[in-house]
Amino acid sequence: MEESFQKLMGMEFLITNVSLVSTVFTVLAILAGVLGYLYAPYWGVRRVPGPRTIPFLGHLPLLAKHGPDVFSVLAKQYGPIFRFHMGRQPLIIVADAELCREVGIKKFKDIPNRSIPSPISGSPLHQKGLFFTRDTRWSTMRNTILSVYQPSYLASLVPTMQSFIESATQNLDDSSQSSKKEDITFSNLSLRLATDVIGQAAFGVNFGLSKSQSISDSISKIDNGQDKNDDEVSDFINQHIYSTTQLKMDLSGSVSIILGLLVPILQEPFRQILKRIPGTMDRKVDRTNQNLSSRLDGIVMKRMNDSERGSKNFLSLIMNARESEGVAKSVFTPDYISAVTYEHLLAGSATTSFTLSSAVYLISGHPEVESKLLAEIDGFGPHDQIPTAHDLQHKFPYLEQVIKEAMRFYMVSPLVARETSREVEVGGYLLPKGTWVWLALGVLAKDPKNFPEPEKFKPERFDPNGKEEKQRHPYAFIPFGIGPRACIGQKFSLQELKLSLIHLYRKYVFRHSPNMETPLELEYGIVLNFKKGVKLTVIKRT
Ligand code: HEM
Repeated sequence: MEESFQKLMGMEFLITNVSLVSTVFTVLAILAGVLGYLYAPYWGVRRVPGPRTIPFLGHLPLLAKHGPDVFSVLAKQYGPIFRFHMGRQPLIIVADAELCREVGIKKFKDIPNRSIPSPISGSPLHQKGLFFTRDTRWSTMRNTILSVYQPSYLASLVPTMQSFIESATQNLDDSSQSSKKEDITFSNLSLRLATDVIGQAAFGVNFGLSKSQSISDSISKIDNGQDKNDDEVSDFINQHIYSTTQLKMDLSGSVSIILGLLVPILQEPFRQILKRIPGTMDRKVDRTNQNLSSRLDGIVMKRMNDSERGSKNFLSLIMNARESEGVAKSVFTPDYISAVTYEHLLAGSATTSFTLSSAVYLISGHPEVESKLLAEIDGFGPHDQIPTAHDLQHKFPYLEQVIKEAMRFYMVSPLVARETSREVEVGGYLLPKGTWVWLALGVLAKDPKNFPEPEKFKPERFDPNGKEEKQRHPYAFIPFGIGPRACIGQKFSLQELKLSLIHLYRKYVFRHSPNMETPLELEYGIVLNFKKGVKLTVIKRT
């Protein structure tokens, strides 16, 4: 009896031990899984130098501490190529002109695509544009788009651009003549202007934001002269702006976006749940995206069925190209057409508007630059003579230097995201397939090796006959990116910027408003933005 009791006890002890051991093993396996999940992306790039990482957060606390300057700070410490962990995801940051040439041009075939940051991965509207499409689909799309960007098309846009510029700046007369000398928030004016210009050029739609009336007063015509009601257009724009500003790269986005940064595997399931819960940011973003997509699809379908769509805007041109090229037809399905057209609105408005505002802001603080610029603009000819596309390219060399220097000073798109398609060596480090390689254009633009006294605003540093320009590395200043994947809108936006500045400075000069903070505060979204806007006092030239 006692013997069998002992046996029983022994078995129970054994069973308890076995289950204890298996529990311990299960816990250890889970821990190993979590650690493996957290450290797997790090492992492949561990040899690239970088600061110590915190599990889950990576180097996000450094981003919180230094803001947009974080990459300059780290480049000083770790050199031209270093690791930065966006949550779990390591980025290989390239902060050297020659290495940018290596990634963007010499090794393009191994690094042809962009990595898709977590805020974008939930939005098909953003993914189907040129920016995030990959490999052969991207090259077919890009070739078709480039074929519509002929110099003659750009030149034909001058009168359209000019008329929007004129109506956007009409109200400035009132502000400059008022005895109280009212200040204006110039950055709002420039966003309305840039959105209208690109709206017309991309969709053939007049959003009517630049008109002297307020947005809700503005009357707009969509397509074939059909009037649409005002709310619809301003609603569309508000949604567009909302959708843009929600694409944050830091920790202020929606819950699923934050999870995407920390534990990417959880992002999609959480997004699916959260978008069904009223009041969450995920629900709002989802609704906005759905709304935008269906409106765009509506415009696209209407234009597709329109036999007389003409060829004055990007959307119609793409459709014409699609019909004449067999390959493009299978690639440019209606959802992709909506996405690239919307992408134009997104890529063309915030960037150009930011650049225009920062140029005017910088000129306002530098009277010597202003008088040299005024002399060039006045010297061109009578003030009612609208420059042609050719004039803009060749007859305003100082204006070009001013724009370049403004873009260098406040680089609107300071990071360019790329991803390796196979194992490749960059800067002496072997990077596995799938590594995120980001080019730090903003760091290059402030590197004293290429730009002595980088904190000074000196347009003359871009004088083609000057010593500084001649000595500079050819890829030290690349605000529109580099190589086959560089910006397609470069000429478009330069044309718009030059026309706008010429028109403005023919009539006015500007001074910083006393209500403006110093130094200018910036916000780090998908592109750089002003935290509180650019406020200026307008003075009419006599
Ligand atoms: C001041 C204005 C602008 C700046 C600073 C700017 C900057 C950039 C940068 C840095 C890139 C990434 C390039 C790379 O990966 O190497 C890019 C790509 C792109 N930009 Fe712009 N951009 C501007 C205006 C525009 C405009 C007006 C449009 C449309 C008309 C546009 C459409 C695009 C598109 C579609 C791409 C993706 C190209 C591809 O992946 O093939 N951008 N832009």
